Amino acid sequence: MTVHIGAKPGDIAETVLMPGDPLRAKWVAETFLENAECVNQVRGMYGFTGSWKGNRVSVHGSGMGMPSLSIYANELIRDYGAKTLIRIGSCGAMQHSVSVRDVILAMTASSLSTPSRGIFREVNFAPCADFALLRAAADAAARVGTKTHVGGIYSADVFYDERPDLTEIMTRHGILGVEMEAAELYNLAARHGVRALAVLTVSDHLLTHEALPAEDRQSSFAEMVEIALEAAFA
Ligand SMILES: O=P(O)(O)O[C@H]1O[C@H](CO)[C@@H](O)[C@H]1O
Ligand SMILES: O=c1cc[nH]c(=O)[nH]1
Repeated sequence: MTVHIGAKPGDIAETVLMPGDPLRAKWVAETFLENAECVNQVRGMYGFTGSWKGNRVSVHGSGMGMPSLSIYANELIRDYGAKTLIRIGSCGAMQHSVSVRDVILAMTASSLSTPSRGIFREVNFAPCADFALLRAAADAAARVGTKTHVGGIYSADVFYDERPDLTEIMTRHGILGVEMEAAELYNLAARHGVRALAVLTVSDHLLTHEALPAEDRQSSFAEMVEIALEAAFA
């Protein structure tokens, strides 16, 4: 057990899918995994372990924002031995070429700041995905048939952003979408020598203001989960 995760040693698989929403973790466990058991519910941050096509896998919520993800990813890696962490999240589109329900594979994650800022100080470290996972996810996405984009995303610290100029700058530099966790996940993966990828479904559009309801964000992003599972065990 750790401060934030009630699982016993060995309860967590080496491969962990990490949605922000703990109820998305429950939906993934119930929908995709066989023999899924709840291994954590401290603070309502559900974690489950089961199997997918004979492979042992866990799905654990990260909460919203990099400080929250950092707590869970640190404990999953350092205390439970997680080796492959795939964020399965929602994001807002920042390009007209990207539509709601499209999938984005985050090759890089820009940010204003991350919890690792204190370590990097003056260095502008470039957080990036594990290449083998990224390539496997792109292959899986082609098989699944979902419209998928591969490129840079932006990990923001706030959902309600008072800086429209930042959206404009990101859009002008080709950033595909905005979410709130991937940059720190990639930093932690680099620090601990493990693999990470963020597979994101577009839940809303910053340019057209289209948006999906909360229920869809919780329990309808099946293609994203399939892509993440196939990539993890490719
Ligand atoms: O749907 P999840 O995975 O939580 O991801 C996105 O949704 C939350 C904001 O609504 C943030 O966590 C953001 O990164
Ligand atoms: O962090 C997020 C997630 C979805 N949509 C956004 O605009 N931001």
